[in-house]
Amino acid sequence: MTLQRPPVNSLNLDLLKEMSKSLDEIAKNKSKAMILTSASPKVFSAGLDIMEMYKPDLKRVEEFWTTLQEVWFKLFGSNFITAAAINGHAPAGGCLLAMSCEYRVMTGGNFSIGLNETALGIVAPNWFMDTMTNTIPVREAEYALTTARMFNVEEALKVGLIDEVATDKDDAIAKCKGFIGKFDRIPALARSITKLKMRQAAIKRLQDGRREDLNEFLQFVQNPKIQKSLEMYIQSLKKKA
Ligand SMILES: CCCC/C=C\CC(=O)SCCNC(=O)CCNC(=O)[C@H](O)C(C)(C)COP(=O)(O)OP(=O)(O)OC[C@H]1O[C@@H](n2cnc3c(N)ncnc32)[C@H](O)[C@@H]1OP(=O)(O)O
Repeated sequence: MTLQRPPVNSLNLDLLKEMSKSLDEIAKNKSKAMILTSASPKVFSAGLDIMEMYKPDLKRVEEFWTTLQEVWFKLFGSNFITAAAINGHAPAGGCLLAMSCEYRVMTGGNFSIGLNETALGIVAPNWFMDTMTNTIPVREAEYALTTARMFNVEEALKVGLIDEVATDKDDAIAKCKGFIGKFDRIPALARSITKLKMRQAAIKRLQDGRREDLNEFLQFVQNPKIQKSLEMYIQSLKKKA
């Protein structure tokens, strides 16, 4: 699955809906595995589209968040094997997508990956945190989340946020295929049940608290202080250009 929403694959409602549909198709056609990557040469995904959260239409922003939750359920809780070929920056929601896969290969270069929410004055939802603690040790996750740490490729490898470094996108995809090939001699049902049991607690936590999580997000986007910070953040991104 190749993300292709220039310039930075920010996750807006339309892209999330497309991802949700594609994940359904992959599950339905009984594919063995999926590799998630990006068509951009330098950005895997810039995370959530900030414009979806800035001065939002309430009905749309509710659908936006619900669709993000659905994409996470379908990716994090998939039966099929998932790997991410991270060929560029992966901040925030981009990191969430990568961590929701079972294996991550990142191309070397001046790229960064991590959950930077606290730097924007945002508390990452529990399921973002759960996804991170499913990937790196709890102590490292707490430190990274509280400090909004963006890891460079070497740091990400050292902490286990990524599993391998690749020379380029083709190499990243080849390495993801190498991971998928490890399951050739493992019975598929035993593999998928094991994966889902390992992920069950995090999945159940969001299933049980899905409405509450949505309400928290809706309150968050309607808070004038948050709107002001989003406005300043958008300006800072634009000034950079
Ligand atoms: C309770 C709520 C919890 C959920 C909260 C947060 C989860 C999130 O995912 S919030 C999004 C966080 N993402 C970021 O902070 C990343 C911001 N972007 C960047 O750091 C850089 O764009 C990036 C390193 C990804 C790529 O750098 P460049 O290749 O140099 O691109 P530009 O910075 O020049 O960006 C091009 C263009 O895209 C716009 N942009 C970038 N990111 C976003 C985004 N997340 N949403 C919307 N738009 C984005 C940027 O403003 C530029 O726009 P123009 O100036 O109009 O071209």
